[in-house]
Amino acid sequence: MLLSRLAYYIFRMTEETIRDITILPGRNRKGIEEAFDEIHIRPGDTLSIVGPTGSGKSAFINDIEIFANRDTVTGRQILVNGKLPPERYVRDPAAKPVALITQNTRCLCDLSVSDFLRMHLLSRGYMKESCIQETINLANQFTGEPITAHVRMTSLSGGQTRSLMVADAILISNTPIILLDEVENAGIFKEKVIEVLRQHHKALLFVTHDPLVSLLSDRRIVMQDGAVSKVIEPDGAEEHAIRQMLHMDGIIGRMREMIRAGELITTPVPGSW
Ligand SMILES: Nc1ncnc2c1ncn2[C@@H]1O[C@H](COP(=O)(O)OP(=O)(O)OP(=O)(O)O)[C@@H](O)[C@H]1O
Repeated sequence: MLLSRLAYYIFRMTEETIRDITILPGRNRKGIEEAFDEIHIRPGDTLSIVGPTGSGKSAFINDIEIFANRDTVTGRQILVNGKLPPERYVRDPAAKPVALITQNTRCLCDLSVSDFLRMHLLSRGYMKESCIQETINLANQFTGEPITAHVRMTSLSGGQTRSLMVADAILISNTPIILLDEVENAGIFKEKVIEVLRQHHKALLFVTHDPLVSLLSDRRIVMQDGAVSKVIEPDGAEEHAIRQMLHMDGIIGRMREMIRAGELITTPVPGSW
């Protein structure tokens, strides 16, 4: 155990810190080159990937997840700290600095939540028992249905599973880049997720159809016909829209809870301001 822990720390210490991910342009579905020079993603950045269905949003984050090297349908290339990433980022799951969480994240592992997290900690080569409960506590900040350590992974709901995966990506995998593919309708508190990921200085990319998630991001990458058509950086210009959206989201959230609780809604429901 000591040896594996030591090996893990030596491995982590010799690893280069990720300061910058660069996306170099590829081609759209018609083979026309994308109209941007480079997109840079740095720790603490929040980006949303928006656009109509089929416009290439998932393909965009998949390129990042697999460190595309002009070898995917889009022809994009991903650099880490300005150079081609080391082979182990692509081949070794324990070395991969990117965690991708999708709507369809399902766990088929017949273990309790604590045994699953313990197994993951061990496979990462280090074991700090307190990290298991910390991960569960963090996941419980993202979901309305609390997760307990002894429940089986297979009996978690979709929202609980995704909350646990996000918490695991932050505390156990500890990846600097987290990609979330349309998780907003999946029973997790999206504002809380954004807040915690910012606190942990993670780079966060959301594929999203949710206006609030898009407005809360620092940048919006707009996709069209398989290509990036625009990169928008509102830089405070959308404050009014954010307040309006938070207000509406508050109303929708309250109504959802009342409906779930079996209540009859006969008077106007207040927003958050
Ligand atoms: N630049 C491209 N060149 C060729 N094919 C592409 C390109 N970008 C995306 N595609 C293909 O187009 C299809 C739709 O793309 P994708 O699933 O990424 O869209 P999406 O915006 O995520 O859609 P949805 O909102 O419905 O999930 C996929 O089969 C994908 O491989």
